[in-house]
Amino acid sequence: MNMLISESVLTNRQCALLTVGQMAEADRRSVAAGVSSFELMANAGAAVAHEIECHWTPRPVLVLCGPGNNGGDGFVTAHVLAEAGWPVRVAMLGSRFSLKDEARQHAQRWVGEVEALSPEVLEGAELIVDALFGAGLSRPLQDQALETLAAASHGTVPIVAIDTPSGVMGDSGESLGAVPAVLTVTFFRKKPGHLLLPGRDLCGEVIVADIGTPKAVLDAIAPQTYENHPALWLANLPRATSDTDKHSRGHALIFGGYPMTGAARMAARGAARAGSGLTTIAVPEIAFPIYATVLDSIMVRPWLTPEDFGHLLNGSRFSAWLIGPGAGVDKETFGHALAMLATGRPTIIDADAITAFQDEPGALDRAIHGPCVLTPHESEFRRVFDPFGDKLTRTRAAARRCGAVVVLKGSDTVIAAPDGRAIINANAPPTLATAGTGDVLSGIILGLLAQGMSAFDSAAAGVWLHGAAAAEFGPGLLAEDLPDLLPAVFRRLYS
Ligand SMILES: NC(=O)C1=CN([C@@H]2O[C@H](COP(=O)(O)OP(=O)(O)OC[C@H]3O[C@@H](n4cnc5c(N)ncnc54)[C@H](OP(=O)(O)O)[C@@H]3O)[C@@H](O)[C@H]2O)[C@@H](O)CC1
Ligand SMILES: [K+]
Repeated sequence: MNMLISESVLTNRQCALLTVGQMAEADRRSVAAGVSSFELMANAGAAVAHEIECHWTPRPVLVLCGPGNNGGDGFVTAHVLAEAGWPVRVAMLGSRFSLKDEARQHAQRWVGEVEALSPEVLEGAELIVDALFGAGLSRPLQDQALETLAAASHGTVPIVAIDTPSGVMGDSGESLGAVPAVLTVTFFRKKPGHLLLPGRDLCGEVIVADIGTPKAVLDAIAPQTYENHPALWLANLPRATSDTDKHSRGHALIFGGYPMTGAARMAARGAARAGSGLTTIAVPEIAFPIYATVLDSIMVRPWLTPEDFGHLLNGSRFSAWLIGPGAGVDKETFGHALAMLATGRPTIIDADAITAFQDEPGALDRAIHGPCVLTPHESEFRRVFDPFGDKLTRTRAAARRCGAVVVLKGSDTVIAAPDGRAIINANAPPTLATAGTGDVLSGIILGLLAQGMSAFDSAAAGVWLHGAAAAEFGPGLLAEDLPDLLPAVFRRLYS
C-alpha cells in the first residue's frame, strides 16, 4: 500500500512545494526572522551528514563541491563526517577562495586538502556526495562537472545529492546533464523538480530536512503548488452516512460510444466504485444490447437521435457527465460535448472528446462555464493546448486559458486549476501504463464530482486513488482490475 497513507500526521502545509525563487525567499525571510544564513547552511550540511550516517556505515567519502552555496553545504557535510571519524576527501570545481559569504566561511573550516575536480578524483571513493549545483543551476553541465559526474555514474559507488542531483532544474525536473543519485537530501520543502520527470527518477529517495526555517515563512510565501496527498482533500471526500440514500449520492451519466464499448463500461465501474449513488451509460440504440448484457448495477439508457441525447441531458436527474472514453473523434462527439458543457453542470471531457476539439480549440474555451475537468494525456493535450514549457507551466497555462481543471496525465500527472493552484502526483506505479487505465481514472473523478466534490478536489483525489489502487494490485494489472481495488484503498484511508 502507498506509504503516504500511513504518514497520517502529514498536513497540507507539509505537501507544499516551493519554487527555486520561493526557496530563496524562504532563506531571506528566515534571516530576517533571526536565523542566519551561516546557521541555515550549517544545519543543511549537518542534515546531509546525518542521513549518510543513517544509510551507510563509515567508508571513504568523496565530496564534490561547486562554486556556490550548494558547495558550501558540501563543505559542512565533509566537516561533520570527518569529525565523526569518516575518511573524507573534498574535490572542488574552481577555487575555494572564490566562494562567498557563508559558503566561504564554512569552507575555511575544512582543514584537509581540496583537490581539483576531475574524473581521477573518484579513485578510491566508496560514497560520493554531489554538492556541485543545486538551486543556482543556470546552464547545462559542462567540462569537469559533466565528465566527473558521468564517470561517477558509470561505477557502482552510490551518489548522495545535496538539494538536487546537479543538473536537475528545481522548478521543472528537467535534466541538463544530471546523473542518478540513490539519495537526495533537500531542505524545508521539496521543489517541483523533485517530483516531475526526469527529476524524480534522478533523485532516488528524497529526504526533506528541517534546517530551522521558521514555520511562518510558508504562510508569507503562500505556495500554490502541492504534492498530491490525502491531506489535501480527505476532509472533502464524499462519505456515505446513515441518512444518505442512493439519490443523495449523485447520479453520474457517461456517454457510451459504439463500437468501442469497453472504455465507457470501465469508466462507469470506476464512477460507481468511487461512490456515485447511481451510474448510467447513455448509448446509441444500436449498442444497447451490448452494454445491457454485460452491466448489472450500471444502468443503460438508449437514445435514438442527437436530440434524444439532448433531452436526456436537460432532465434534472444527473449530477455530473463524462464524455470521451470510446466516444470516437467526430462531429457527433464534438456536439455532444458542447451539449454537456452548455448545461453548466459538472462535466469531464476526456480522450476522444478532447481530440474532437483539435480543429477548434477555442470552442472548448468558450463552452466551459461550469465545473469542468479535462483529462488529456500528452498527445491529446498537444492537440488543443500550447505545447511549450515544462509540464507544470503548460498545465497551469491550459487551465487558465480554458477555465477548467486540467489533469495532464503521465507518471508525474499534474492537476491544475484556472486560479493557478497546481498539484503534482507521484504515487502512480509504472503498471498503470496499460490500455484503459485512463478510462477508469475519468470514471473515478466522475464518481466524486457526481457526489458534489469540487472539480479540483475530485481530480486530485481521483488521480491519487487511481495510483493507490494500482499500487495495491502490483504487477499484472489490467485496467478492469482498478475499480474493484478502490474499496481496499478507501478502507485504509478511513482507518
Ligand atoms: N533553504 C535553502 O534552500 C537553502 C539552500 N542552501 C543551499 O544553497 C544552494 C543554492 O545556492 P546558490 O544559489 O549559490 O546556487 P548553487 O546551486 O550553489 O550554484 C550557483 C553557482 O554555480 C554556478 N553555475 C550554475 N550553473 C552552472 C553550470 N552549469 N556550470 C558551471 N557553473 C554553474 C553559478 O554561476 P552563475 O550562474 O552565477 O554564473 C554560481 O556560481 C541550494 O541548492 C542549497 O544547497 C543552504 O545552504 C541553506 C538553505
Ligand atoms: K547537488
